[in-house]
Amino acid sequence: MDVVEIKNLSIRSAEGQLLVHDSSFSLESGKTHCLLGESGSGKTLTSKAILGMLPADLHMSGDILFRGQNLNLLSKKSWRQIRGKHIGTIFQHPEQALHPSIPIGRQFSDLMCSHLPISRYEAEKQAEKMLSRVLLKDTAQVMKSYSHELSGGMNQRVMIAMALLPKPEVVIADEPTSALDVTTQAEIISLLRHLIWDLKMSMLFITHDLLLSSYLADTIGVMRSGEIIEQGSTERILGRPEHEYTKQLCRYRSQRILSKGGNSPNAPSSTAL
Ligand SMILES: Nc1ncnc2c1ncn2[C@@H]1O[C@H](COP(=O)(O)OP(=O)(O)OP(=O)(O)O)[C@@H](O)[C@H]1O
Repeated sequence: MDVVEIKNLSIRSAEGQLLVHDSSFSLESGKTHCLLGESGSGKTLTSKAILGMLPADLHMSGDILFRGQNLNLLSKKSWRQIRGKHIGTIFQHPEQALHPSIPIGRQFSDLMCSHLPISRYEAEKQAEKMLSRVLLKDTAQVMKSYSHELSGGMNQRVMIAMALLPKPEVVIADEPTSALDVTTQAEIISLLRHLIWDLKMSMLFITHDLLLSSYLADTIGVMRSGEIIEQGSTERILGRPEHEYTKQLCRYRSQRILSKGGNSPNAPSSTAL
């Protein structure tokens, strides 16, 4: 069953330039869909459109359905409520989500209390449990810390915990590990994959990394110059690509794997487009 359906999404700049062109795809319950594309291909704008967070100067057309409800027809306030509770977001940089001068624990309880009828004490207890699930140690200390006191990898784990804690049905992750070193990246991606599977969530994962999408995705949409040029199951897209551009990407991936001495295609790596 589809949780989110994007129908004929187009986004234009104030000058009328078409930045995303007639995109349609869906997020199936419990599955991960990757939007894979080079820089500037329109991936982030697509995710911002789903979140109702497009810059005001851009014009959007098309439909964004969440469980059949057209989000375009909602007020900004109602869209924001769906975003916080039903659609979680993991950004590339923790500073996009974490407040620099509010302790982590307080940010968790603010978030939870704004969506659920629970006390701060209960919210903090649940937050600490979730921090253990993202494999952070000394969670009581993390709750008291400010984001600048934590490492990049720790902040990314905190952000994942914050996105998953309200148990959203959908998580949108936009290049969530591209600012991290390769080892931390691999740890966080495998943790994210496990949690999304365990909590039975759907995920839209945005990346320019072909190997990462082969590791995470059930389905892939390949974006180029604002258009989805090809989409289908991961096995089909990477095993039997039809579009010339996707074929080139796959050839490039094979060369990279060979030149690295035979990386497993199932292991996360930083092979970017
Ligand atoms: N507010 C804006 N006004 C005009 N053009 C914009 C605006 N925001 C983004 N763009 C342009 O839209 C295109 C798609 O941008 P988008 O950020 O979605 O790309 P992307 O695929 O996510 O790339 P990256 O991986 O580098 O983040 C780019 O050419 C970008 O310059």
